[in-house]
Order: sequence, then C-alpha cells, then structure tokens
Amino acid sequence: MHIPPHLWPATTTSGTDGLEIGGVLLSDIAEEFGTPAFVLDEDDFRARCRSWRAAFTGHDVFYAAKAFLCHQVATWLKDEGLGIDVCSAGELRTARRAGIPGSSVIFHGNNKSVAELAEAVDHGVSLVVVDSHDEIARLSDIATHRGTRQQVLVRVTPGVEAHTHAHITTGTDDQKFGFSLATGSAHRAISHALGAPGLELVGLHSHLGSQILRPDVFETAADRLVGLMADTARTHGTLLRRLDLGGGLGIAYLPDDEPLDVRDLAPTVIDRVRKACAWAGVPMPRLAVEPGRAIAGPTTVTLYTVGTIKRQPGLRTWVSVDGGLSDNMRPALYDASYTAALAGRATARSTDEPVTVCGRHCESGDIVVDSARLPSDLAVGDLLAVPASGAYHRSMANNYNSQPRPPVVAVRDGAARVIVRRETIDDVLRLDVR
Ligand SMILES: Cc1ncc(COP(=O)(O)O)c(C=O)c1O
Ligand SMILES: N[C@@H](CCCC[NH3+])C(=O)O
Repeated sequence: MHIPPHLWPATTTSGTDGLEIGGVLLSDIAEEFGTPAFVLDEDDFRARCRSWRAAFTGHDVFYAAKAFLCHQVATWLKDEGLGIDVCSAGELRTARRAGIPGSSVIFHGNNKSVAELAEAVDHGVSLVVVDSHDEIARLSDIATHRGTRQQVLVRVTPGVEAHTHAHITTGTDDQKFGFSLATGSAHRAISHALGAPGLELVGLHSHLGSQILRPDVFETAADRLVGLMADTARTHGTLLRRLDLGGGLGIAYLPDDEPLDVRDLAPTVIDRVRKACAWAGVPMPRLAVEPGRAIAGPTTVTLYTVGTIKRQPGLRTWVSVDGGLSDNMRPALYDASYTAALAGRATARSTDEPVTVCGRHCESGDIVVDSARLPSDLAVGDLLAVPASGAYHRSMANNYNSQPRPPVVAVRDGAARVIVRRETIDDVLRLDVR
C-alpha cells in the first residue's frame, strides 16, 4: 500500500501484516491496547520539535499545548529545548509537574481567572499575553501585591485574513481575542499596559488562525506589527524587544494537501521582520512562534475497528467504526476531511466506490471520513487507521454518549507504551453524585 510520507507518521511502513509505526504493528497495538486508540510516533514528534528549534535558532519556540499535551509530551518538550504555550491552569499544572520552568512558559487566554494569573505570576511564567483591559488591571494588581512586575505581551488582531476555516480564524479585526490594530484599540491597550505599575510591557503578540497554508499572511502580519512597534517607540519612547507571531502552520490531511515546511517559512518570516524593522527604524525583536498542529498533528494515527458495514442498493455504503465524534470533533466543527487506510493486514484487492466511514454516536454529523477509498474486501473486524490525528483530537475528545476516551500509545524502536491510559466507564461515571 502506498503511504504518502507527508500524511503519515515518519516511521510508518506497510508490509504483508499491514501498517507498522515505530517498529510496532498496528494489529499488535489493537490486540494489546484495544481500539479506538491514538498511536503516536515519538521519534517523529521529537524530530519535529528539533526542526522548529533549528529553524528558529536565536528565537523562541513555544509548543501550543492545546494541540495535545500530557505528562510525557511535556517531558519531550523539555528534552528537546522547546518552551510551552499554555492557556489554562490545567495545562500550566501539566507543564509544572513535568519540571518545565516558568521561564519556558507563555500564558494565553481571553478570560484567565484571578487564580490562574496568580499561579502564573507565582510560577515565574516568562510572559503573560494580555487580552483585555480588565485583565491588564487585574494582572497588574496581582503582581503589585506580590511586589513584582510581570512581563507581558499585548495580543493584537492585525486585520489579516488567514484563508482558513472561519471558526479557526483569529487575526481579523472583530474577534474575541486581542485588541484590534485598525480601530486604535491596540494602541490604547499598549498605553494602558505601559502605565500599569505591576506590568512590564516587552512586546506584541498575534495569532492569525490555524491550519494556515499560505506564507504571505505571516509576512503581512509581521509588517503591521512592526509598524505598531514603531508607533510605540514614537509615542511612548518604549522599544519593544519581543514579537510573537503565534502558531497556525497547517498540515496535510489529504494526499493532495501541500503544507509549508518550517525550514522554508522560518527564514522568510525572520527576513521579513528584519527588513520591516530596518525600514521602520526599530531594533530587530526576539521572535517567538507557537506551533501546535504542525508538531503534533502528523505524528499520530487513530486506530479503529470496523463494527458494521451497511450496503444499501442505490445509496452509499456506511462503514461504522468504534469511535467517531468523541475522539474527533473536527469534521463536525470545521468540515474537516480525512483519509483512512486498512491497517491490520495487506490485501491485493483494489478499491471500488468510495465509502463513508462513520462513528458510533447518535449524530448524523458523526462522520470520520466522508469519502474513503478502501479495499473491496473490507470486512467487519478489520482495523482502519486515520492519519493526521495528533492535534485537536485527543485534546478535544469528549464523553458524548458516555463513551470513554481512547488511550494514547507512544511507539518507538519496536516498543509501545501507554502515555495516556484508556478511560473506563467507571472514570466516566465518577463525577455522578448518587
Ligand atoms: C494563541 C495561540 N497560539 C498558538 C496556537 C496553535 O495553533 P496551531 O495548532 O494552529 O499551530 C493557537 C491555536 O490556534 C493559539 O490560539
Ligand atoms: N481546534 C482547532 C484549532 C483551534 C486552535 C486554537 N486557537 C482545530 O482542530 O483545528
């Protein structure tokens, strides 16, 4: 079977016993750990971390925890020298438990609680990205109370359309995130932050959206943010020394998708900022980026078992698997498209008409792969693998229909180990008060 390398985890191979990742047969994983399960290629994850670090040498790479975080992933980030972008006390706690120092953490969110802000200050989080006037005042009070000053970035919406799904677009003017550049709101937030006694404003932040496939949008944003740095220097005499361009780099979900490579994007963006700074007469800032999907997404497949196959003359064929909406909300939320492949055996049979792979949940929108090319001898009990499942799958998994969430199994050098265990029905019921 052909395995497009840009779509599957780096160590995936296909043989007579089906697919193998990290030297472990997916059929062995299904037998030992059950399905549905997320199978994560640890070498691929670590290699992607290194590739981002190398591409942004001299700048900061904060992995966006929301894409997928667990204790082991946090330890890999630490090993590979990446920082972490967290947006909740839970993500911060995971980072802390793994021994990630505050100096490697950036804290996000449009409505961080007082307790979260206090924990961030107490843990010595390097940067808090402020997102509202309420928060500027609140964080300043918290820091002042503790006799310290918190370094902050102001989040700016630079009015750049990222050409991605509307629900994951965040850099246009009218957003719940950030302060709009076009309306003067960002300038006012900068003045407020500069005047807040408990804060030290060190730079700006913008995040244009997610699953972005075009480099020019990052360049446009860079130009506008450098313009705002120059305005700040002129108006306040303050030289901002940090510029965080967020995350958002897209990945391949389908064979024809052509994502950007960070090794190409990084020099383009760095050069653009340098030129914009020279033109505007401000010093080159230290940059930061916050990749989530581009690191975690391609490293993981979801492994399912086929439970039923429904063929109705004149209508499409429905292949039902043992997961669905509870482990992957993306098709329902963003019309996201995926592929699937037979995982547990090889077959000489060709593919005929595309079939729809659906989940087991009580929603007609519970689609896993709308139009899958699968062999004509596909049978109940077969294993299917869906690539590009590493970002915003396990982290957005849910218990709809009281479905326990799948485990994450990391594979490497011929060995498999559980890094997030499977939920049990008892786990799902444990919050019920009787
Ligand atoms: C502030 C911020 N940074 C980084 C990310 C990570 O985005 P992605 O996973 O698309 O790289 C997100 C999510 O879109 C975000 O909101
Ligand atoms: N959850 C989204 C990404 C959102 C990123 C958060 N700002 C997705 O699956 O594509």
